[in-house]
Amino acid sequence: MNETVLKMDDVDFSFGEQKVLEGIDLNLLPGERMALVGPNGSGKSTLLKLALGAYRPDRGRIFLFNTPLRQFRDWSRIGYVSQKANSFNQAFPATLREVVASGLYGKLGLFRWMKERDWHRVDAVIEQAGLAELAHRNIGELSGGQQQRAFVARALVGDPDLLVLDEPTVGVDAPSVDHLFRLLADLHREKGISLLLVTHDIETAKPYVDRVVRLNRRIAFPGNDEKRKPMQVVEG
Ligand SMILES: Nc1ncnc2c1ncn2[C@@H]1O[C@H](COP(=O)(O)OP(=O)(O)OP(=O)(O)O)[C@@H](O)[C@H]1O
Repeated sequence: MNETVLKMDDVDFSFGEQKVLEGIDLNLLPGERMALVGPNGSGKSTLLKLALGAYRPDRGRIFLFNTPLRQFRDWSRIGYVSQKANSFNQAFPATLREVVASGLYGKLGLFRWMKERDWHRVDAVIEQAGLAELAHRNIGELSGGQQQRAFVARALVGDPDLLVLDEPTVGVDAPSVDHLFRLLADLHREKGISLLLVTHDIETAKPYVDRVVRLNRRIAFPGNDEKRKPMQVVEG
């Protein structure tokens, strides 16, 4: 089997009686950038959470990096920024640098000391996210857009192969959105990172993804054909 970053095979999922996803087949390939769009309540966030093992499907199979989800342990290969990443207690007493460093705990273990090279990595990602001047500021003092980028930096600090972002542009000012997408483009070019992105803002995201998949409980438009072009974008 060729490597797939994420594979969903005929997946169904319900919350109680409510069927939220039905017959989902999805393949995300190494280095591919996929945007998932669809109306409110169409199951986009649920699909991400299923992919990350937060819920168990009622039916079907899910693989991460060709490993069945239930056996998958290599979570440091995945960075995730949730929809509500920046709706935390704004008085939370941590600097931006500490928040970004916390993205390494999964790799290092919570009680292992950060080494100098770990802090170098933290600072490099902060720099790449355009936040160097704010590194020592409390996270709660930053703007919504800056916080969003801080959480993306935290997701990136462990050098993941897949970055999963749920609505990264909601409540974020235009320059920060712009900066975020340029950062994602750089990462893709430099490291071939794969991207799975849920967004309402398809116009902004479109130039930065290879495929747009429309979801409405089922996949309404898979966004690929037999001859997938590198920058194929499907409108509809
Ligand atoms: N924890 C939950 N318990 C019960 N129902 C839920 C839960 N989370 C989501 N739902 C329901 O599942 C459906 C899909 O929700 P989901 O959040 O995946 O949609 P979405 O496409 O991400 O929506 P939005 O664009 O509004 O964020 C909705 O009807 C929602 O109310």
